[in-house]
Amino acid sequence: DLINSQNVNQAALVGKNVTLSCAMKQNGVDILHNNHQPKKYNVTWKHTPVHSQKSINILEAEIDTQSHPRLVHTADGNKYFTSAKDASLIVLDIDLTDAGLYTCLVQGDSLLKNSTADLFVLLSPQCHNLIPSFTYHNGDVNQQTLFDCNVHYRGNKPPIILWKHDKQELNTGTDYHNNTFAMATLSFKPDKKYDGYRFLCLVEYPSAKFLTACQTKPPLQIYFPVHLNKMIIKPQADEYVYNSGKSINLDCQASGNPHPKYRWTFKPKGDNSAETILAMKPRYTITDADKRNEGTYNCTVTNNINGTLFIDTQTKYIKINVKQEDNTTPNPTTSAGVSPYAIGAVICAVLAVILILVFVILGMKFRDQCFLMQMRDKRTHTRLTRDHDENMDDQEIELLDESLQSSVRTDEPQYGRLKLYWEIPRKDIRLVEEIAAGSFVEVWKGKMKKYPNSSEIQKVAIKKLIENATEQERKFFLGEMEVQKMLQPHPNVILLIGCYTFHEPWLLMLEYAQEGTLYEYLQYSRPGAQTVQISSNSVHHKNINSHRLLAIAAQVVNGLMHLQKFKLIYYRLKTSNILVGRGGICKLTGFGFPHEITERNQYENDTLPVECMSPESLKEQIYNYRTDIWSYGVLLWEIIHFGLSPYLHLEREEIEDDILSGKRLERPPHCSEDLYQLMLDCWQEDPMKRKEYPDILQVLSNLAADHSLHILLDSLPETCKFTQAV
Ligand SMILES: Nc1ncnc2c1ncn2[C@@H]1O[C@H](COP(=O)(O)OP(=O)(O)OP(=O)(O)O)[C@@H](O)[C@H]1O
Ligand SMILES: [Mg+2]
Repeated sequence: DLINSQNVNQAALVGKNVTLSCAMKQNGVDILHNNHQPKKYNVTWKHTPVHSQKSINILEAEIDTQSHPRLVHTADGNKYFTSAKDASLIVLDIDLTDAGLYTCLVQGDSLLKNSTADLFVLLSPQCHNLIPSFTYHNGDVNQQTLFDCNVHYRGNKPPIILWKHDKQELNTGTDYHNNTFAMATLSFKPDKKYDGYRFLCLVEYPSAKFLTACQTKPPLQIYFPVHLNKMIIKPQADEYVYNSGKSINLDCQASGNPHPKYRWTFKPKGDNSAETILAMKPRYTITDADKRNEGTYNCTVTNNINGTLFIDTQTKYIKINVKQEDNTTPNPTTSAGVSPYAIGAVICAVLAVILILVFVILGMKFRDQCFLMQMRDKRTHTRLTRDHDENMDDQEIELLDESLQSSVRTDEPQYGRLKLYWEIPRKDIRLVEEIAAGSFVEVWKGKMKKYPNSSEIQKVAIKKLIENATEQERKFFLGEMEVQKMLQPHPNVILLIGCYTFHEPWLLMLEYAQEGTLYEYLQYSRPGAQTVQISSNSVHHKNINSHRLLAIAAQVVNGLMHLQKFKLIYYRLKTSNILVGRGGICKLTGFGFPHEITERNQYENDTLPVECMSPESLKEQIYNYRTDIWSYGVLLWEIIHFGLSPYLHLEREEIEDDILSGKRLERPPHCSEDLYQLMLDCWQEDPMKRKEYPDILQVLSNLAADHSLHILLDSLPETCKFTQAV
């Protein structure tokens, strides 16, 4: 029988092996393989190269379908093989000249078979992000981006080249040269939102339904001039007036590509000519402020686009109020040049001598035993009735922080029931170093005794209520403390160790999170980062991989589930408000009952992080665990971007508009559809439809099985990668 010839087409990259089937099917049955009768055939394979009329015999073999499948090779011993099983042709290590038609001829007792296969061979397509062209207009950059995608090929038909972004096809034409080279150019005005996106180039060979994709490298770079978004000064103070002795954090937040460079400068009060450079990074901290720190602080940010420098700048005047004692203590010498300490010492010595004399005389005069007994009893009595703690604490406060003596508060807080347990004597607490400033707290690294009267010391974080806190802020502070007291410990929630509220300043002792905030932790460990400078210590951080990112996301859900059990919600769920302890364990901090969080957000309305807020929080100031789920979706986005916040280039109003109009953040190029779906499930408009925490946890653990397919770190937007030491 002569079996109808069939075309079986293939396409392959140079260097690969291909198998060309002899397609011996009759009425859908593979006649060579499925026939149980022992049969012997002769097979001949011929090759007709592209643009050639001549065919060459490349393989001849006798095959026995009942023998064990084995490879038979003839002719060029290293290149062509046929399978004893089905007479298919295996071509090893193909190159461009292997393209063309392959014909298979099978001859048996009653069989004559002839089929052809068309082989298309190509070199891996290459994509290039060509140097963009720039024009400048009104201080803005007009950038035209150009990509090319080209392919060297051989085949009886030319390939088609397509550019795609996500599922969208982008219009381009393809140029062909000598039937061996094709190129498609894509030119467009890029939009900021495309930054870091993958533009795919697909080479399609029509008859073979063959597809290859190449991702542009480097990713699309969209340059835009630097913009100083905001300057944040913390702690907040009316008119930027601060008391001396304070630590003040100045933060400058800018956007731009290339990455902005920062410069903080300072002009002291009344001397505009003397400008000093303070720092070349986004944050500058004034520690222990004094009158010399009063003046104009300026943050200048710059970036350079193709040789053109863009600048943005902002200034703030900071006033320092010097306290009375600051004026008197520094150089205590009298006009005559004699130190008042010396005078004081002389007076004390004289008084002491007089006292001794008085005692000696009294002793001689009142030798009566009974009188002395009475005296002793009286003294003991007074000592016992005095509040021991207060006495000790006063001394301790004096020892640790002299400025606090004046503001001793006498009305005790209303936390009687547990107070005896949680309260820690002030003498057992030491404030060591101020590490951060919250809205109305100073955060200190500290030490405290582990148990009363023990010599064991533990490291703690101490939140200290600021000196001039408002009534409302006191309430928030105590509220946070009260909530912490009732909460059962959980590994993903920061642990309350104790508090001190006998006198102001009130203190809250918490488990110390040594890796800082999750934002800092992710930033230090982002791809490319190795060593970072924290204060004067060099700290090495391991780079985080995709599995770790998912584990972090899961730890946060664990903590949130624990809070939910106690009907608590989070205060501003963001990477900058989550702490990381030893071993990279996430610890939640800052939560409360919904009505408390609502009140606090209303009070601190100016600093609302709109980028992570749900539509109902924005519209109606509703905060509950379902609004936390929304924020959690944004937190996921932040985690896979190593702490970067979304919408960096948008103003607050624009972000709100986006969220309220139902727009959602787009799928990041390095995020799988499944992981993105989880984010979308958190961003359901209808709060009741949002995914619940246990379900989120389930999805995360499923994704963790093939984590590297869900967070493609190789495709991480450039802006997330490490560029310079922090
Ligand atoms: N337990 C801790 N261990 C280490 N650092 C901490 C701890 N608690 C707080 N911090 C540091 O202090 C900063 C401010 O603390 P926290 O966020 O709790 O205060 P806040 O009152 O909520 O302030 P804000 O409103 O600015 O977020 C944190 O960003 C972190 O850097
Ligand atoms: Mg905070």
